[in-house]
Amino acid sequence: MSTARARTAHAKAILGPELHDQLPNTKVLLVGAGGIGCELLKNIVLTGFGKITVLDLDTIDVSNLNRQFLFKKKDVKQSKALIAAQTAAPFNPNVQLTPIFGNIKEPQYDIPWFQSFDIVLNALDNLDARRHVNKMCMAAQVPLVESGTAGYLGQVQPLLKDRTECFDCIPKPTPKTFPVCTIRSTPSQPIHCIVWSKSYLLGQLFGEDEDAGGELDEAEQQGENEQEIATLRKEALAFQAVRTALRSPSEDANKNAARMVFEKVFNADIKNLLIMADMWRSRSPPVALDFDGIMDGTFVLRPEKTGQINGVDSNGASGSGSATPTSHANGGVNGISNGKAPTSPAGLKDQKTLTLRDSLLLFVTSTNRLADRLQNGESTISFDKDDDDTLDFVTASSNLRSAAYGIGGKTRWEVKEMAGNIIPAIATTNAIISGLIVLQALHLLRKSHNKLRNVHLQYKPAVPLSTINLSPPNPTCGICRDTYAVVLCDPARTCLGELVSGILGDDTREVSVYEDKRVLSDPDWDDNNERTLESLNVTRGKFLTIVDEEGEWGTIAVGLSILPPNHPADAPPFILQSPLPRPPRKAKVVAPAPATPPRVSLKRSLPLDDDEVIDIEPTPKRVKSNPAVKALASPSKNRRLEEDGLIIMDNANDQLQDDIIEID
Ligand SMILES: Nc1ncnc2c1ncn2[C@@H]1O[C@H](COP(=O)(O)OP(=O)(O)OP(=O)(O)O)[C@@H](O)[C@H]1O
Ligand SMILES: [Zn+2]
Repeated sequence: MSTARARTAHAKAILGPELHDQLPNTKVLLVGAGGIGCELLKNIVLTGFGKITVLDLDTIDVSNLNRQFLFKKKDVKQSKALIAAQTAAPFNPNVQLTPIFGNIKEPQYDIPWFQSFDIVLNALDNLDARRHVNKMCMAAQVPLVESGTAGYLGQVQPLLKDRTECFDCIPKPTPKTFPVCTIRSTPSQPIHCIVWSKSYLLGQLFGEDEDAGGELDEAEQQGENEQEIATLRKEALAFQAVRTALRSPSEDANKNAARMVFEKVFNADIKNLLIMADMWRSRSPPVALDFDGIMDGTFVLRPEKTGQINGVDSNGASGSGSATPTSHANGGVNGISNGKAPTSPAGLKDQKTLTLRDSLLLFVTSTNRLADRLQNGESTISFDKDDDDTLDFVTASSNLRSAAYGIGGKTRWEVKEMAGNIIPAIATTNAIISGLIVLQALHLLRKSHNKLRNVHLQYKPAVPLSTINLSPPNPTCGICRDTYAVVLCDPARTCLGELVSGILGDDTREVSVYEDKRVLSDPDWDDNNERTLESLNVTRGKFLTIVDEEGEWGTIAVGLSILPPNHPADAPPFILQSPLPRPPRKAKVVAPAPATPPRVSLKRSLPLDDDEVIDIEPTPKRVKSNPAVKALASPSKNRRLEEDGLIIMDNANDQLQDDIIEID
């Protein structure tokens, strides 16, 4: 028997003739062609899925090649989706592969587009895209298999509207957070300095220009602490000067901008902090760094003597804040050495311990490289662990800050791991998870709903796999409990008011209308009703959310799509679905039962699941708390920090358990 026929024969025996014959016409969307995506694409092509669309926004990086086996070195910088499709197509001569080099969040991937698939498989690496696909699949009523891996751990979760929990039914654990005051003025661990550098300094210098003045005016009007606002204003002005210097071509070959940044953040700012003597009563004061002294080897961070507190000599910083320079240039503090650095046995550049001077040199060169990029037209630069310039900058500036605060330094390799939050990707984990994704996808396609399971790959050699029976949707979920509808419309000709009235029909309830978090109208405010959707920036791919004012009825979420090409020009500018969406009356929410840990049944269920794993009861349902609208204490800086997984807290007493800062 030929290989191809043998493969078909096995697949037919395993799948059964019915499902086997269904697969060639099954339309699959695979989102992500990275570590899991490559394995999964190979699996679904070989299983016999016949119509596969694979979408990925990224290009191939050298660092992907160790596990994303559909790519070769010659493919670096090319679209992942395109190359993955090219490589996998010959695995099954009958497969129809459609690669898309794009972001799944783009507006053309709207509800009708999602509805054109029989099943969606996620192979993503970030929460934001996962939540987006989850919402689109709930809106389009298309089954989704969600997955993820982290080192040796992995998870597969089948999601089906109205039948199972959706990805958003249970709030995801908040990423590890740090009090902002720790990040800003009292770091005590290398990770604090890395987060400061990655999330604060890099953004301040190379990120979007924020109208700090406007925000501060607003804060002042709201009666916030005047003195603090004055300090922030001064800081904003100083940063503005540095930002301008970074964006202006310099006559000076030595590029003054890098030095300006250094003098501000590693000297002047530290001296300002040292003035606040109270702050340093119970903790070691930082040391202001001296650019020329470090360069010529005369600067000593802290003179070596006994009686040091946490590696910082209590005399190390005088009242004026400057360190005492001496001629001894190699007194190391906690892994940061002033003099010659020991290299790792392997002598790899990335694993080299940086001296203070190394860090300063790296700081100057990386700042200059980033400044050149701004001057060559890049408008903003944000952190990417695979972007050498930003990684060098974060390595150098976090090590300089660590040195100033008497904290141990980190190598470039370690910074990459910590800032990029990398838990090493393990090809075997991806392969196992991809196999499990196919099993769950087959259950969904067969509609064997009683066989669906959340599957966990865990670090327990005796029981590497466990399954959890699926829970029903959380009745308070803000995503899968909405009643979805699609409107095909021309946003340039459709007014908000007429569309909402059209959707409500003879339903005369009082409602508020939102787009994302923006209120567009409410019962006492109808100013936007005559405005077109386009003028309100409500266009294809977005959702209008219609919320019952009394909170008695469910929410209607209306996804916008475009009119069919043959829609007559003189016909109404929108087409409503029929029948109109009618949300259910909301059930009263009963107080949640206290959450108990999942119970592991050590007895194998008989007969065994066909996945041969142990069943775990679902965790008792936690009711999602009302998403309270959080007042932003200090607007967009907080927003950016929060986007980076930081939450503004009031005190600095929280202890960190480890160095991992966030896990998707
Ligand atoms: N919004 C999105 N639209 C399309 N593809 C996305 C989106 N977000 C992430 N992806 C893709 O999902 C894939 C996830 O794969 P993986 O976790 O292996 O990440 P990676 O970037 O290839 O590797 P690593 O992060 O470990 O360096 C990536 O190829 C990424 O480009
Ligand atoms: Zn849900």
